Amino acid sequence: MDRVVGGGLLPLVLTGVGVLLLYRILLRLKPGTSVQGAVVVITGASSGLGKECAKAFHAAGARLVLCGRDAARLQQVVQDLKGSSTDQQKQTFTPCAVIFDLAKADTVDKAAEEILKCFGRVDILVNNAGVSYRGNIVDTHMSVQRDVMETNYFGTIALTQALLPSMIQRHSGHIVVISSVQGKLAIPYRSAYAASKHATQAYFDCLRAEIECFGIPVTVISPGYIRTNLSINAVTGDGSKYGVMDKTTESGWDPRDVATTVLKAVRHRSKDVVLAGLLPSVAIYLRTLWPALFFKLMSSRARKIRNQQKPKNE
Ligand SMILES: NC(=O)C1=CN([C@@H]2O[C@H](COP(=O)(O)OP(=O)(O)OC[C@H]3O[C@@H](n4cnc5c(N)ncnc54)[C@H](OP(=O)(O)O)[C@@H]3O)[C@@H](O)[C@H]2O)C=CC1
Ligand SMILES: CCCCCCCCCCCCCCCC(=O)OCC(=O)COP(=O)(O)O
Repeated sequence: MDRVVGGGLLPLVLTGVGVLLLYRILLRLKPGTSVQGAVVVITGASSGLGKECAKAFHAAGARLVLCGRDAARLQQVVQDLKGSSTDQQKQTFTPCAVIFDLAKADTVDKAAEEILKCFGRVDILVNNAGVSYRGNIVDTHMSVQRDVMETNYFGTIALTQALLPSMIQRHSGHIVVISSVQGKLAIPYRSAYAASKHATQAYFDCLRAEIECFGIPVTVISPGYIRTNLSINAVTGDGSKYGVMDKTTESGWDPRDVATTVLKAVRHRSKDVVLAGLLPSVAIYLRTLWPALFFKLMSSRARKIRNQQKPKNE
């Protein structure tokens, strides 16, 4: 009897998995909704992934509102987009730039008003801006823990909450956030960054459930390493700039490919996208299914990094 049940179950499970895979492939092949004419706000658009997202959404015909702290670099992106040649069939729009610091809580509401004035509404908010961190917890000033949280978490949610009422009123909109693989697993010497990305994941998961009834989807994107200036711009435990292009960053994903994935995720209204290689993907499952092993691996990773940093005579 057991053999009959077991023998019948395997083909059933395999067929189920096959059908599910086929369904996912078919979904990916669908073009999804168009962003032509949509008003898309991108934070951190002056560099790296944000800049590439700006190029991808501009080429797709979106009306862009680009945000960042550095007016000159942001204006340069606007000029580059204006001068870029795109598909002649597609109508493109001159982007608008709004300059503000996400870490300064009192400026975000005013910035949101300015953003809304650009094109009269916001259809898609891409929360991309962020800063990383390198340091060991015992030597890290509390002010650094707070600063990273201010930019990556509080600034991001403040802008989201400032723009949300106008979306709810129209029963239309889309909220996107660029989190990280480190929003799903915490690795040593990244406390401030990993904590800010875990908080981000939690907040936007709550938001997704709360605003689905208004027809507003929430997309959380969790990439692995991307070739940008993130490590160079990272802060250390005493608040100074790390200033190094890490090998992991240098050999990361091409930001243009990640931007294409972001655009696809928006078109398909995806809920949660992990863009990572095999090891981080396995590690995410391991953290839930076999935490003891995951913690052991992380301790050994911490030990290895500590030994590499020790002066030779110690
Ligand atoms: N690179 C990577 O390996 C990975 C990156 N990510 C995430 O991708 C996102 C983009 O980072 P990436 O392009 O890699 O890094 P970059 O350092 O190249 O870009 C960061 C952007 O964020 C903006 N920014 C930083 N702090 C603030 C602030 N206080 N207020 C407003 N804007 C700010 C910067 O603009 P400006 O300085 O002009 O103000 C800049 O445009 C981040 O959220 C990051 O966590 C996720 C996974 C991997
Ligand atoms: C039995 C098989 C075990 C296999 C599991 C091995 C565990 C491997 C650990 C993998 C850790 C991956 C960390 C990836 C981190 C990452 O991609 O972060 C993306 C970023 O946000 C980069 O920011 P950073 O400032 O850290 O450069």
